[in-house]
Amino acid sequence: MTSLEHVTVPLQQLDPELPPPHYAHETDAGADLVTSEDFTLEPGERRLVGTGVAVAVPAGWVGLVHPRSGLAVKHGITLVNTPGTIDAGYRGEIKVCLLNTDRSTSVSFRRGDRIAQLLLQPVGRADFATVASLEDSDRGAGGFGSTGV
Ligand SMILES: O=c1ccn([C@H]2C[C@H](O)[C@@H](COP(=O)(O)OP(=O)(O)OP(=O)(O)O)O2)c(=O)[nH]1
Ligand SMILES: [Mg+2]
Repeated sequence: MTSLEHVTVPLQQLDPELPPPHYAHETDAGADLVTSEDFTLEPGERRLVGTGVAVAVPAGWVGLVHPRSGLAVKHGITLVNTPGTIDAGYRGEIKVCLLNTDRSTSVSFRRGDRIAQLLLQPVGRADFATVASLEDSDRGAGGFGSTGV
């Protein structure tokens, strides 16, 4: 079995009574993030929610905040900006912009409930090189369903 790439991520618990990000299973990609507050989202409502943690993502990596599929399927909860980007230089609290997409039912959360998940991924940095025209390719400018539905 291939082993997972590990990276040390310094973590500050801004709200020490809350559990730190936690991987539910050994090989999960995402570590669950919790809400630091109780709140209710009315149908169509969005809210920026604190998670009680701050991290120092190492240079060359990015933190990505993804929705949880269970909340999506059962309650219509997603993130407005999915996935959220946690830059390597960011030292503030990780916050999650939740959205209730359900048209008729409100959803309540209690402090400590899992609301999203944090993934760590390596990233490259583009050195943009301006050119007059781009090299031809098989796809060319085709996109947005050009290969059929
Ligand atoms: O879901 C998110 C998205 C972002 N952030 C924090 C970390 C990130 O490094 C910073 C800026 O995010 P982004 O670049 O996506 O937002 P922006 O609107 O471009 O703000 P800025 O002008 O500060 O870059 O906000 C979060 O805590 N949660
Ligand atoms: Mg930005």
